[in-house]
Amino acid sequence: MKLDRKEILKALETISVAGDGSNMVESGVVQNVMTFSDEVVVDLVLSTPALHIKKRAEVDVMKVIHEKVYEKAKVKVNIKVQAPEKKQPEIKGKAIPGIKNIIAVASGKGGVGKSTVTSNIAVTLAKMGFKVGILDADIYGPSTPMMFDVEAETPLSVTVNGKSKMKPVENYGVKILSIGFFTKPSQAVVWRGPMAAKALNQMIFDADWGELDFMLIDLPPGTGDIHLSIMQSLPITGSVIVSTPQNVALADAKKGVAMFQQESINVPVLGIVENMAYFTPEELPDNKYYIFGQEGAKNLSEDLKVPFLGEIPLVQSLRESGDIGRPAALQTATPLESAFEEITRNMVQETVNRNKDLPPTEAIKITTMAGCSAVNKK
Ligand SMILES: Nc1ncnc2c1ncn2[C@@H]1O[C@H](COP(=O)(O)OP(=O)(O)OP(=O)(O)O)[C@@H](O)[C@H]1O
Repeated sequence: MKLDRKEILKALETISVAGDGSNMVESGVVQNVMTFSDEVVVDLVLSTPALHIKKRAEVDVMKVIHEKVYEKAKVKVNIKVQAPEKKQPEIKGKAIPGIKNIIAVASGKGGVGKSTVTSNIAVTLAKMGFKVGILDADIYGPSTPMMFDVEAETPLSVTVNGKSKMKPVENYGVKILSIGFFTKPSQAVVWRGPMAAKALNQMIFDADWGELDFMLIDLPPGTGDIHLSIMQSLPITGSVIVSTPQNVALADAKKGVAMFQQESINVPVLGIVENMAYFTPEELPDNKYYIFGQEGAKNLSEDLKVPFLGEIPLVQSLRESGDIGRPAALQTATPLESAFEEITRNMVQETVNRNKDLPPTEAIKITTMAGCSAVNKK
């Protein structure tokens, strides 16, 4: 029996190396395939010397050829390890099939409402008809599971093209993976940058996200080396900075903007959101008390020449909805729903502008807002 090289390549197209987004052939891992009657020699080049990855690649290649081409084929797999060339630090990560835009939500300072804003933008995008996922990368305090009332859930394992993948948990039309699903609430986990980036890489590349228009990444607060690791491994379309109006928060928000704009990172800042812009008692919605100062984040966006996406007041019901796990923007005809709609609409518009003006990151771009009725409302 003479084996067909093309059939073998087709079979190899259905598997990938662990942690790699694209298949072995597309990613260039398969260097050569030779056939001699019922024998086949497959040459692979891996970028990692990790033994378990080498072993798994070898086993997967044999299995897929036996299953899909010829069960009695004599398969020999040669593996060469070639470290990737050290180039200038490059931020663009691997393309993620099916994910169009990845938006990192950051805040310089902790506790300013980054997760609250992320959750509410996510449900607003879903209401507008976009396919949305949240990757909760807040290694210090992952709060997305609580905000979506899915704390007790664990992502299931599903088999996609013969590979087992993590299935994101879903609620309110938003797919969610969180570092919180893998740690106990009482457990203090100390993550180092590369470790966190690796865990996040798995949550992206080894997960079955399906098609997404937007993946929002809830970053940890601050501007440390964890952020750098995350941004160096993912093709981030743009970033959104959340800040409250007082000076201590603004100083940190400024550092956040600087981090994204620095030459070695160069991720476009889509805009700034001002959270807790003023306090409004529910019973007196026209009374505004600027307890943290007035328009601090708005002024900062003007100073830094980055778009201002909008403001969210400090309201008790927003905190309560976070605690019970039902984002406030799900309510209809409320001032909060309108405020989040405005911010989300602006964020989508800035994403469209960014995708028109700048070369795409490795992710595919959105260039219209078609189908987004809320965007067209105004
Ligand atoms: N506009 C708001 N009005 C009332 N409460 C708010 C508002 N924004 C956030 N909160 C509340 O403030 C607390 C902190 O918010 P959140 O967890 O979203 O902040 P964070 O910036 O993500 O925090 P971390 O530093 O842990 O990442 C939560 O209890 C949340 O419900």
